[in-house]
Amino acid sequence: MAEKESSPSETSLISNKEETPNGNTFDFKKGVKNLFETSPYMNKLPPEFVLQLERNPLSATLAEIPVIDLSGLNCPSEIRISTIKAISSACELWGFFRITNHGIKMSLIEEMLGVAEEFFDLSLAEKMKYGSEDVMSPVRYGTSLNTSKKHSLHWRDYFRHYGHPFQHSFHLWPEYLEEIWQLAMKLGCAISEGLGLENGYIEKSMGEGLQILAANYYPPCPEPDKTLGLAAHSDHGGLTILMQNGVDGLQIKHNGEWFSVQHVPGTFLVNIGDYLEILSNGKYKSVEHRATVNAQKTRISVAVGHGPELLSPVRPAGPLIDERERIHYRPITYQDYIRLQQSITTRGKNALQAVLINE
Ligand SMILES: O=C(O)CCC(=O)C(=O)O
Ligand SMILES: [Fe+2]
Repeated sequence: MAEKESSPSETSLISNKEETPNGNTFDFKKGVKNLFETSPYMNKLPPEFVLQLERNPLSATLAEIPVIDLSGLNCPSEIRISTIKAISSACELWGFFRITNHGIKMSLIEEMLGVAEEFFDLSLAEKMKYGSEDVMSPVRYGTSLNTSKKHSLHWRDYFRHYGHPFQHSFHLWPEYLEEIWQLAMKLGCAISEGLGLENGYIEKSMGEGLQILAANYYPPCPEPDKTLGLAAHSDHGGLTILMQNGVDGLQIKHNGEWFSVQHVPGTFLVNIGDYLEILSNGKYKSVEHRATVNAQKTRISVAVGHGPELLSPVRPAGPLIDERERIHYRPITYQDYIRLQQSITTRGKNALQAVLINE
């Protein structure tokens, strides 16, 4: 059963300014970095952030996730085939894996983390210039999940930015987005082959599609066992490529239980999102994941998602469906799917459930 993470206050009105237990008022739309910096002696979590969690999220066991050496994809056919098999089994059993020898330099990863940190260190007024409640805005700064909806708050500020194919702003970023794009295409190609689709099927649909970078900022949190940085969710795209600064906090749901995932510097974590679950007609399942916070250190993560073009329909791949195979998902445009997912503040896999065709 999915863990319930919504608190009763989810349905109650949260005004912009709230009284904290210390008698302070805070404007939650200014974000948690601002709250942390302006309340240095805060030792209790403001009640708006308290989530009803079944278990202490910090007590999860460490997951032993599959590790894929991507250099195998450039090798002679036998090694290439076994690498594709390893990717396909990681997608089927976990929806989540770590990649090594991916070809992206550590200096570029560090540069990207540095740029993300610089952004969050800008003055609030500077950051607020990018504030938007429009979930489709190509550039968006915000906090928690979706502040245009009433929900319990999450201990996170974020900055989202469309990458490919919106090349107009590429020059503002390190080459990171371009290199991650190439990596996603390589993985998409291997996944197509693993699914038995024509060579490059996924690469083609994502190749014309949308890349979204999400930089997440989780400052130290009083009472980190009572809240989350990011609620349990699956990503709306096909493939997400994730990295972080040296501070762990990611958890994934595997066989109904939450596991922590350790990050190994220089590697990336890859997860299957809803688009690939739908495209594979449920053979691969998007993985639910969430972010915990801690009392000591700021955590920064950078997730880059890859999906199809905004107006293209999301549906199971035709070549995977024969007369005997039932279609498990209703078609929907990617844009409508993103809107649907972002409007659900209890997240989990609820958006996917909404397009699932019941027996
Ligand atoms: O912070 C993390 O590790 C997870 C981030 C994430 O899941 C997202 O941005 O979609
Ligand atoms: Fe995610």
